[in-house]
Amino acid sequence: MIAQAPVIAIDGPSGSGKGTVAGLLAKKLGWGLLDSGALYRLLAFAARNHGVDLTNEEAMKVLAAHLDVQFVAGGKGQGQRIILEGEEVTDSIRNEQVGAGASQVAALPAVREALLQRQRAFQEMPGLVADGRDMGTVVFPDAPLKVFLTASAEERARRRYLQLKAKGDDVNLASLLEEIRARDERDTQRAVAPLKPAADAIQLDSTELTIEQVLERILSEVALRDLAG
Ligand SMILES: Nc1ncnc2c1ncn2[C@@H]1O[C@H](COP(=O)(O)OP(=O)(O)O)[C@@H](O)[C@H]1O
Ligand SMILES: Nc1ccn([C@H]2C[C@H](O)[C@@H](COP(=O)(O)OP(=O)(O)O)O2)c(=O)n1
Repeated sequence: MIAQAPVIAIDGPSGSGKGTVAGLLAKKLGWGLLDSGALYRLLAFAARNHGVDLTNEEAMKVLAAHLDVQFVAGGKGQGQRIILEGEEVTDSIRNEQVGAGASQVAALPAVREALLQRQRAFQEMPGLVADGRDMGTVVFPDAPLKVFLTASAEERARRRYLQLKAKGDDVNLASLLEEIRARDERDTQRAVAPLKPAADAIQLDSTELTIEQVLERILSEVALRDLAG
Protein backbone atom coordinates (compact mmCIF):
# COMPACT_ATOMS: atom_id res chain seq x y z
CA MET A 1 0.00 0.00 0.00
CA ILE A 2 1.24 3.51 -0.80
CA ALA A 3 1.59 5.57 2.38
CA GLN A 4 -0.79 8.50 2.52
CA ALA A 5 0.36 11.97 3.43
CA PRO A 6 -0.44 12.77 7.09
CA VAL A 7 -3.19 15.30 7.79
CA ILE A 8 -3.61 17.63 10.74
CA ALA A 9 -7.29 18.52 10.96
CA ILE A 10 -8.19 21.75 12.74
CA ASP A 11 -11.89 22.31 13.22
CA GLY A 12 -13.84 24.78 15.28
CA PRO A 13 -16.17 27.76 15.26
CA SER A 14 -15.59 31.15 13.66
CA GLY A 15 -12.84 33.23 15.25
CA SER A 16 -11.31 30.43 17.30
CA GLY A 17 -8.02 30.95 15.44
CA LYS A 18 -8.11 27.98 13.06
CA GLY A 19 -6.96 29.83 9.96
CA THR A 20 -4.13 31.65 11.71
CA VAL A 21 -2.81 28.55 13.45
CA ALA A 22 -3.24 26.32 10.38
CA GLY A 23 -1.26 28.77 8.25
CA LEU A 24 1.58 29.03 10.79
CA LEU A 25 1.66 25.28 11.30
CA ALA A 26 1.79 24.54 7.57
CA LYS A 27 4.65 26.98 7.14
CA LYS A 28 6.56 25.60 10.13
CA LEU A 29 6.21 22.00 8.94
CA GLY A 30 6.60 22.78 5.24
CA TRP A 31 3.24 21.13 4.57
CA GLY A 32 0.34 22.07 2.31
CA LEU A 33 -2.65 24.05 3.52
CA LEU A 34 -6.37 23.59 2.93
CA ASP A 35 -8.56 26.51 3.98
CA SER A 36 -11.84 24.67 3.43
CA GLY A 37 -13.94 27.58 4.68
CA ALA A 38 -12.59 29.63 1.78
CA LEU A 39 -14.29 27.21 -0.63
CA TYR A 40 -17.69 27.90 0.94
CA ARG A 41 -16.94 31.61 1.07
CA LEU A 42 -15.91 31.56 -2.61
CA LEU A 43 -19.13 29.83 -3.52
CA ALA A 44 -21.24 32.43 -1.73
CA PHE A 45 -19.17 35.18 -3.39
CA ALA A 46 -19.38 33.61 -6.87
CA ALA A 47 -23.15 33.09 -6.46
CA ARG A 48 -23.61 36.78 -5.86
CA ASN A 49 -21.45 37.66 -8.88
CA HIS A 50 -23.41 35.30 -11.11
CA GLY A 51 -26.83 36.19 -9.71
CA VAL A 52 -27.42 32.67 -8.36
CA ASP A 53 -29.80 32.30 -5.43
CA LEU A 54 -27.94 30.79 -2.43
CA THR A 55 -30.91 28.56 -1.63
CA ASN A 56 -31.04 27.03 -5.13
CA GLU A 57 -29.31 23.74 -4.31
CA GLU A 58 -29.11 22.44 -7.88
CA ALA A 59 -27.56 25.66 -9.22
CA MET A 60 -25.19 25.89 -6.25
CA LYS A 61 -24.09 22.30 -6.84
CA VAL A 62 -23.21 23.14 -10.48
CA LEU A 63 -21.32 26.24 -9.32
CA ALA A 64 -19.43 24.16 -6.73
CA ALA A 65 -18.46 21.51 -9.29
CA HIS A 66 -17.07 24.15 -11.68
CA LEU A 67 -15.58 26.62 -9.23
CA ASP A 68 -12.50 28.09 -10.92
CA VAL A 69 -10.19 28.81 -8.00
CA GLN A 70 -6.46 28.85 -7.36
CA PHE A 71 -4.76 28.95 -3.98
CA VAL A 72 -1.34 30.56 -4.32
CA ALA A 73 1.20 30.13 -1.53
CA GLY A 74 2.14 33.51 -0.06
CA GLY A 75 5.68 34.82 0.16
CA LYS A 76 7.63 35.17 3.37
CA GLY A 77 5.37 36.27 6.24
CA GLN A 78 2.35 36.37 3.96
CA GLY A 79 -0.73 34.20 3.85
CA GLN A 80 -2.19 32.28 0.96
CA ARG A 81 -3.65 34.30 -1.95
CA ILE A 82 -6.94 33.24 -3.44
CA ILE A 83 -7.79 33.76 -7.10
CA LEU A 84 -11.38 33.28 -8.28
CA GLU A 85 -12.03 33.24 -12.02
CA GLY A 86 -8.72 35.02 -12.59
CA GLU A 87 -9.31 37.76 -10.00
CA GLU A 88 -7.72 38.10 -6.59
CA VAL A 89 -10.41 37.85 -3.90
CA THR A 90 -8.21 37.11 -0.86
CA ASP A 91 -9.57 40.09 1.10
CA SER A 92 -13.00 40.48 -0.42
CA ILE A 93 -14.24 37.11 0.84
CA ARG A 94 -13.23 37.95 4.46
CA ASN A 95 -16.24 39.76 5.81
CA GLU A 96 -19.23 38.65 7.83
CA GLN A 97 -21.65 39.04 4.93
CA VAL A 98 -19.74 36.49 2.86
CA GLY A 99 -19.23 34.37 6.01
CA ALA A 100 -22.97 34.23 6.62
CA GLY A 101 -23.59 33.32 2.96
CA ALA A 102 -20.92 30.61 3.20
CA SER A 103 -22.60 29.15 6.27
CA GLN A 104 -25.94 29.10 4.38
CA VAL A 105 -24.46 27.41 1.31
CA ALA A 106 -22.57 24.95 3.51
CA ALA A 107 -25.83 23.49 4.80
CA LEU A 108 -26.71 22.18 1.31
CA PRO A 109 -25.83 18.45 1.06
CA ALA A 110 -25.26 18.55 -2.73
CA VAL A 111 -22.75 21.38 -2.34
CA ARG A 112 -20.79 19.54 0.35
CA GLU A 113 -20.75 16.42 -1.80
CA ALA A 114 -19.51 18.40 -4.83
CA LEU A 115 -16.61 19.83 -2.78
CA LEU A 116 -15.50 16.58 -1.16
CA GLN A 117 -13.05 15.30 -3.79
CA ARG A 118 -11.67 18.76 -4.39
CA GLN A 119 -10.76 18.96 -0.71
CA ARG A 120 -9.32 15.44 -0.53
CA ALA A 121 -7.07 16.22 -3.51
CA PHE A 122 -5.10 18.55 -1.21
CA GLN A 123 -3.74 15.52 0.68
CA GLU A 124 -0.23 15.39 -0.74
CA MET A 125 3.24 14.63 0.59
CA PRO A 126 4.84 15.63 2.85
CA GLY A 127 1.59 16.47 4.68
CA LEU A 128 -1.48 18.68 4.91
CA VAL A 129 -2.89 21.05 7.50
CA ALA A 130 -6.63 21.38 6.89
CA ASP A 131 -8.92 23.83 8.67
CA GLY A 132 -12.69 23.99 8.71
CA ARG A 133 -15.71 22.44 10.40
CA ASP A 134 -15.69 18.81 9.25
CA MET A 135 -12.03 18.09 8.46
CA GLY A 136 -11.73 15.51 11.24
CA THR A 137 -15.26 14.10 11.04
CA VAL A 138 -15.95 13.79 7.29
CA VAL A 139 -13.24 14.90 4.89
CA PHE A 140 -10.19 13.34 6.58
CA PRO A 141 -11.59 10.87 9.15
CA ASP A 142 -8.23 9.02 9.25
CA ALA A 143 -6.19 12.12 10.10
CA PRO A 144 -3.57 11.15 12.72
CA LEU A 145 -4.03 14.46 14.54
CA LYS A 146 -7.36 16.23 15.00
CA VAL A 147 -7.70 19.45 16.92
CA PHE A 148 -11.01 21.03 17.89
CA LEU A 149 -10.19 24.66 18.58
CA THR A 150 -12.68 26.78 20.52
CA ALA A 151 -12.91 30.06 22.42
CA SER A 152 -15.78 31.88 24.06
CA ALA A 153 -18.16 33.64 21.66
CA GLU A 154 -17.29 37.00 23.25
CA GLU A 155 -13.55 36.48 22.69
CA ARG A 156 -14.14 35.31 19.13
CA ALA A 157 -16.26 38.38 18.37
CA ARG A 158 -13.58 40.60 19.93
CA ARG A 159 -10.90 39.02 17.73
CA ARG A 160 -13.00 39.39 14.62
CA TYR A 161 -13.74 43.00 15.52
CA LEU A 162 -10.05 43.84 15.86
CA GLN A 163 -9.20 41.94 12.66
CA LEU A 164 -11.85 43.66 10.52
CA LYS A 165 -11.19 47.07 12.05
CA ALA A 166 -7.49 46.77 11.24
CA LYS A 167 -8.55 46.09 7.65
CA GLY A 168 -10.49 49.36 7.64
CA ASP A 169 -13.97 47.79 7.74
CA ASP A 170 -16.79 49.63 9.49
CA VAL A 171 -17.66 47.10 12.21
CA ASN A 172 -19.71 46.89 15.35
CA LEU A 173 -18.83 44.53 18.20
CA ALA A 174 -22.41 43.78 19.27
CA SER A 175 -23.57 42.86 15.79
CA LEU A 176 -20.44 40.77 15.18
CA LEU A 177 -21.22 38.81 18.34
CA GLU A 178 -24.78 38.30 17.12
CA GLU A 179 -23.56 37.14 13.70
CA ILE A 180 -21.04 34.76 15.26
CA ARG A 181 -23.76 33.24 17.46
CA ALA A 182 -26.11 32.85 14.48
CA ARG A 183 -23.34 31.16 12.47
CA ASP A 184 -22.46 28.84 15.38
CA GLU A 185 -26.11 27.85 15.60
CA ARG A 186 -26.45 27.16 11.86
CA ASP A 187 -23.11 25.32 11.60
CA THR A 188 -23.77 23.05 14.61
CA GLN A 189 -27.44 22.34 13.89
CA ARG A 190 -27.32 21.46 10.19
CA ALA A 191 -28.11 17.88 9.19
CA VAL A 192 -24.97 17.22 7.10
CA ALA A 193 -21.45 17.39 8.50
CA PRO A 194 -22.34 19.65 11.43
CA LEU A 195 -19.64 21.40 13.41
CA LYS A 196 -18.72 19.01 16.22
CA PRO A 197 -15.50 17.51 17.56
CA ALA A 198 -14.48 14.15 16.11
CA ALA A 199 -14.52 11.44 18.77
CA ASP A 200 -10.71 11.30 18.66
CA ALA A 201 -10.09 15.07 18.54
CA ILE A 202 -8.04 16.98 21.06
CA GLN A 203 -10.08 19.90 22.36
CA LEU A 204 -8.24 23.15 22.83
CA ASP A 205 -9.85 26.26 24.32
CA SER A 206 -7.88 29.28 23.09
CA THR A 207 -9.85 31.94 25.02
CA GLU A 208 -6.92 32.60 27.34
CA LEU A 209 -4.10 31.46 25.07
CA THR A 210 -1.94 33.45 22.69
CA ILE A 211 -1.50 32.30 19.10
CA GLU A 212 2.03 31.14 20.00
CA GLN A 213 0.73 29.06 22.92
CA VAL A 214 -1.88 27.38 20.70
CA LEU A 215 0.81 26.65 18.13
CA GLU A 216 3.12 25.19 20.79
CA ARG A 217 0.39 22.89 22.12
CA ILE A 218 -0.33 21.55 18.65
CA LEU A 219 3.37 21.14 17.85
CA SER A 220 3.78 19.08 21.01
CA GLU A 221 1.03 16.75 19.75
CA VAL A 222 2.78 16.58 16.37
CA ALA A 223 6.00 15.56 18.13
CA LEU A 224 4.18 12.98 20.30
CA ARG A 225 2.86 11.32 17.16
CA ASP A 226 6.15 11.65 15.32
CA LEU A 227 4.34 13.25 12.37
CA ALA A 228 6.92 15.73 11.17
CA GLY A 229 9.47 13.11 10.04
N1 LIG B 1 -5.20 32.75 20.49
C1 LIG B 1 -5.44 33.94 19.95
N2 LIG B 1 -5.36 35.04 20.70
C2 LIG B 1 -5.64 36.24 20.17
N3 LIG B 1 -6.02 36.45 18.89
C3 LIG B 1 -6.12 35.40 18.10
C4 LIG B 1 -5.84 34.08 18.58
N4 LIG B 1 -6.03 33.23 17.56
C5 LIG B 1 -6.40 33.98 16.51
N5 LIG B 1 -6.44 35.28 16.82
C6 LIG B 1 -6.81 36.40 15.94
O1 LIG B 1 -8.22 36.32 15.79
C7 LIG B 1 -8.60 36.64 14.47
C8 LIG B 1 -9.43 35.47 13.90
O2 LIG B 1 -8.58 34.35 13.73
P1 LIG B 1 -8.80 33.33 12.53
O3 LIG B 1 -7.58 32.51 12.45
O4 LIG B 1 -9.26 34.05 11.30
O5 LIG B 1 -10.01 32.44 13.09
P2 LIG B 1 -10.89 31.35 12.36
O6 LIG B 1 -10.13 30.86 11.15
O7 LIG B 1 -11.09 30.27 13.37
O8 LIG B 1 -12.16 32.04 12.01
C9 LIG B 1 -7.32 36.93 13.70
O9 LIG B 1 -7.15 38.32 13.64
C10 LIG B 1 -6.24 36.29 14.54
O10 LIG B 1 -5.01 36.98 14.44
N1 LIG C 1 -15.20 22.63 6.41
C1 LIG C 1 -16.04 23.65 6.45
C2 LIG C 1 -15.56 24.97 6.43
C3 LIG C 1 -16.46 26.01 6.47
N2 LIG C 1 -17.79 25.73 6.48
C4 LIG C 1 -18.80 26.80 6.42
C5 LIG C 1 -19.34 27.18 7.78
C6 LIG C 1 -18.72 28.53 8.07
O1 LIG C 1 -19.60 29.35 8.83
C7 LIG C 1 -18.42 29.10 6.69
C8 LIG C 1 -17.17 29.96 6.61
O2 LIG C 1 -16.08 29.21 7.11
P1 LIG C 1 -14.69 29.89 7.53
O3 LIG C 1 -13.84 28.82 8.14
O4 LIG C 1 -14.13 30.64 6.39
O5 LIG C 1 -15.18 30.92 8.61
P2 LIG C 1 -14.40 31.52 9.85
O6 LIG C 1 -13.06 31.98 9.35
O7 LIG C 1 -14.26 30.42 10.86
O8 LIG C 1 -15.29 32.63 10.29
O9 LIG C 1 -18.26 27.97 5.83
C9 LIG C 1 -18.24 24.43 6.53
O10 LIG C 1 -19.43 24.19 6.60
N3 LIG C 1 -17.35 23.41 6.49
